[in-house]
Amino acid sequence: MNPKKKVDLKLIIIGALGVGKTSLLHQYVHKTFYEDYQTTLGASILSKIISLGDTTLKLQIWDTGGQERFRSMVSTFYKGSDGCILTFDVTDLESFEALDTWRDDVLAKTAPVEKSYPIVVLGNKIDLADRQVPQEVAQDWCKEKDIPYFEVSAKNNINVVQAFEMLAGRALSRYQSILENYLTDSIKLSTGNQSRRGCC
Ligand SMILES: Nc1nc2c(ncn2[C@@H]2O[C@H](COP(=O)(O)OP(=O)(O)OP(=O)(O)O)[C@@H](O)[C@H]2O)c(=O)[nH]1
Repeated sequence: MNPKKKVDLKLIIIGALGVGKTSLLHQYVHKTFYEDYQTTLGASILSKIISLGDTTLKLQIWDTGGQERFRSMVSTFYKGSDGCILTFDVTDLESFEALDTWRDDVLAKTAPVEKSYPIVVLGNKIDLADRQVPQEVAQDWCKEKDIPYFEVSAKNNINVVQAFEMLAGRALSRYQSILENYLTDSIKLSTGNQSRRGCC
């Protein structure tokens, strides 16, 4: 039997103040939900190990604070990430309208050259009645940008695992294709060097 491959991935969760980033992460990692609100200062990290096919993934997930005053500090954590969960609150229109800026920021730091950087969008707090962002509006925004969209509730644990694991799957595929390209380039380089050595 082949041993499982092991891959470490860094994921980030970003979005406006109070949209539920910490709650989503705690629901995913610890299966818990807290009603009380404690804003994240800067960033904190939680880890989770999951199995995807023949690979064991160690996810290191960076939870970032949504406060404006931490914005530029938080964006330094985007570097080296393998994928991003972009979150808004369906009862807070402003948090949805801010998605463009959050996405531009993260792409500027992570994918200036190649465009395959994986993002999923989560519309959180669908358990609440006072919704301000219709599902179709959020879906259209995501469709236009070719980003998967999930309607979620950290409180009621709706779609949370599905969303995180779709991102993990996409981040793994990207990681594997970057690795394959690197190996192919290295082989080309070393066979090229050998044939040059052999020719004269
Ligand atoms: N009803 C409901 N409340 C939620 C949900 N998710 C989060 N909350 C509440 O929203 C508040 C903010 O949640 P956090 O997870 O701290 O939000 P955050 O985005 O991490 O906040 P910052 O770190 O300040 O940016 C808390 O009171 C949570 O209990 C949800 O799915 N449904």
